[in-house]
Amino acid sequence: MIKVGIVGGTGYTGVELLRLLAQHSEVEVDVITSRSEAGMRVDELYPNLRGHYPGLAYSEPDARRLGNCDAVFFATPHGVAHALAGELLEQGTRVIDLSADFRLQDADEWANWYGQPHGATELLTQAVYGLPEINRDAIRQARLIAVPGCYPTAVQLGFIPLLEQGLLDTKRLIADCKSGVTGAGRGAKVSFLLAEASESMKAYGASGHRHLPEIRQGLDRAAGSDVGLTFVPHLTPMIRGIHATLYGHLTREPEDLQALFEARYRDEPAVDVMPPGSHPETRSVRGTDICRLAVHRPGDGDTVVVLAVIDNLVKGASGQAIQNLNLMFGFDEMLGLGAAALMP
Ligand SMILES: NC(=O)C1=CN([C@@H]2O[C@H](COP(=O)(O)OP(=O)(O)OC[C@H]3O[C@@H](n4cnc5c(N)ncnc54)[C@H](OP(=O)(O)O)[C@@H]3O)[C@@H](O)[C@H]2O)C=CC1
Ligand SMILES: CC(=O)N[C@@H](CCC(=O)OP(=O)(O)O)C(=O)O
Repeated sequence: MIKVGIVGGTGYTGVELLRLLAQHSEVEVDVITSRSEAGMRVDELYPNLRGHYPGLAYSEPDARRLGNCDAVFFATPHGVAHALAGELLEQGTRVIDLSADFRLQDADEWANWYGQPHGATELLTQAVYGLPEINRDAIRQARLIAVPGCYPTAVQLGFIPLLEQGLLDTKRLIADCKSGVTGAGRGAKVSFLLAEASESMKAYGASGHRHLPEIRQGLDRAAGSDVGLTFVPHLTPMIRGIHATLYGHLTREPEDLQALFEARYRDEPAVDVMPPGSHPETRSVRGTDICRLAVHRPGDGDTVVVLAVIDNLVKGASGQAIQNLNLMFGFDEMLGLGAAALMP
């Protein structure tokens, strides 16, 4: 059994960590923090957890208590892990950060997109980007994990098989993505009220979204050169889910795209390549750590379309964070992550 702490335990990803870890046989949640709910029992705030964490209550973040844990998850806004991660790492605690604090290798680029100076540049060299499908060996050795963002997870998993094989015109990639409203967190904002967000759909961040540099960083690596990417996110009236429609142009005729995707992900426990002609639905991954993919060749031109769906709170955040924890501590990679999606 290992002891873990969660900083930011009242937010959507923090509570999703609790829901998933309730099924994990090797983890005990020792510390869970909230500044606004300190003293409150977790099952008073979240009745779905009744019976799973008897007596566990929120406390103020305290580096000493957190430093007694084997690992600490940060499910906090950007900048919080910058301030605390170094101290925890010095105490021998491993850090799994769900925010974007350590995702970009270039601190100046981070500062440009996140509107504040990078608060822990000295830790960047040891931060490992926690996408198991490309970084599994490094994750096993890591002490500090940057869990990928939700859109970046779906877009990278969809494009990687094609880019690794050099099959695409790397300057003309398009990612048209839709997210459910939990992607915006639990904080109250007018644009996410039921009357504002339901029965409607809109694009946002079309001229530049902070996930663009993160996605580009991952795709550059897969392609071995700088890619040109248009990324447009949309807000859709669903609670959970990311749907990514990815467009690329083939530079040569591949032998069999379906076989290529199946071979790339054959041994990947969190990726499901669907049969030819499929259209994966977000509800088919709700509550699961699975990315479902389908590859299409519409028309007779050079266009290839990849469809990717994930649950933003699971494979897009808390589930992927636990996948990383499992790898770091030598557990089965999908321990605690085996449930099938709730459908319908
Ligand atoms: N929602 C999603 O789909 C995804 C989210 N992420 C990322 O994960 C992180 C958490 O997201 P989400 O759960 O949606 O966020 P929420 O806004 O729902 O929750 C944020 C949590 O952080 C705590 N918190 C806020 N400020 C501080 C602070 N200064 N120090 C300590 N704790 C703080 C809050 O509790 P309190 O204020 O009481 O301390 C709360 O528990 C973010 O960085 C987000 O970008 C990543 C992928 C997907
Ligand atoms: C619908 C919505 O607002 N989604 C969020 C992205 C999700 C998220 O939390 O971003 P990180 O993965 O970088 O932490 C947004 O566009 O800012």
